[in-house]
Amino acid sequence: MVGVSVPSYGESMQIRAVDHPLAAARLTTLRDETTGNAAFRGALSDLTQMLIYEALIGAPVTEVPITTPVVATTGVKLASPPLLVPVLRAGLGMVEQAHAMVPEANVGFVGIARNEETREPVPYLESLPDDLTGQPVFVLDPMLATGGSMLHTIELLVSRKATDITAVCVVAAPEGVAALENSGYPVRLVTAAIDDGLNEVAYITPGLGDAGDRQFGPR
Ligand SMILES: O=P(O)(O)OC[C@H]1O[C@H](OP(=O)(O)OP(=O)(O)O)[C@H](O)[C@@H]1O
Ligand SMILES: O=c1cc[nH]c(=O)[nH]1
Ligand SMILES: [Mg+2]
Repeated sequence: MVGVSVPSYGESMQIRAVDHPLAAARLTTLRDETTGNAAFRGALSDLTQMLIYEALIGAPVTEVPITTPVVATTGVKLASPPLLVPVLRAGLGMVEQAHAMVPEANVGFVGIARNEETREPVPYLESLPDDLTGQPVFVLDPMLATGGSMLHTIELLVSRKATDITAVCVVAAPEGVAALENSGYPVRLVTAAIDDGLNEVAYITPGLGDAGDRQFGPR
């Protein structure tokens, strides 16, 4: 399975898919093992722009009075800009572009490294506002594999009273999608692809490899 393809998940969880030739082309660059670190970061940034655009379709806006060089009129701004939360390391490659799209957004940080033997998420950094009541949150992580890292992040957000969470991921595995759905947490998913599944070491297949290593080198 290559490109943008979303089967019929999401009966209980809202899933939005970026379905565009440019998204499919950037995703192809990310999947290609011959793509170097710099080109990988560039394609991830481009694709993040499309994912954020998709994630904000239908977002509430507030009217603002403005004056053009010609006449007074009315424009809009986001009523409630999302808190952007990149999950380090791999999510770092999404936050600059997401912030460029929503410059008025605040940014929180979560650091998690999956233990590649147990597959359990190992948290090492948490920098979030104490109270997220009424605050939409976009979690930025290119990979949703088992879903363990995303669920840990969502638990941090829910414990701070977040009730409007969007997981913004480049590639999702059906196992990770199911984990989010079964969690019952107030989360929706915006992604560019739902892939075939996980391999024997819980990497997404066909996937794109280790999204952190492909941007920054091995840890
Ligand atoms: O759904 P899961 O099974 O939890 O796997 C997904 C996680 O794995 C990757 O991070 P990784 O742990 O490799 O850390 P890194 O970003 O520092 O490379 C990825 O960016 C997710 O955070
Ligand atoms: O395929 C995968 C799974 C977990 N983390 C990654 O970076 N890639
Ligand atoms: Mg990694």
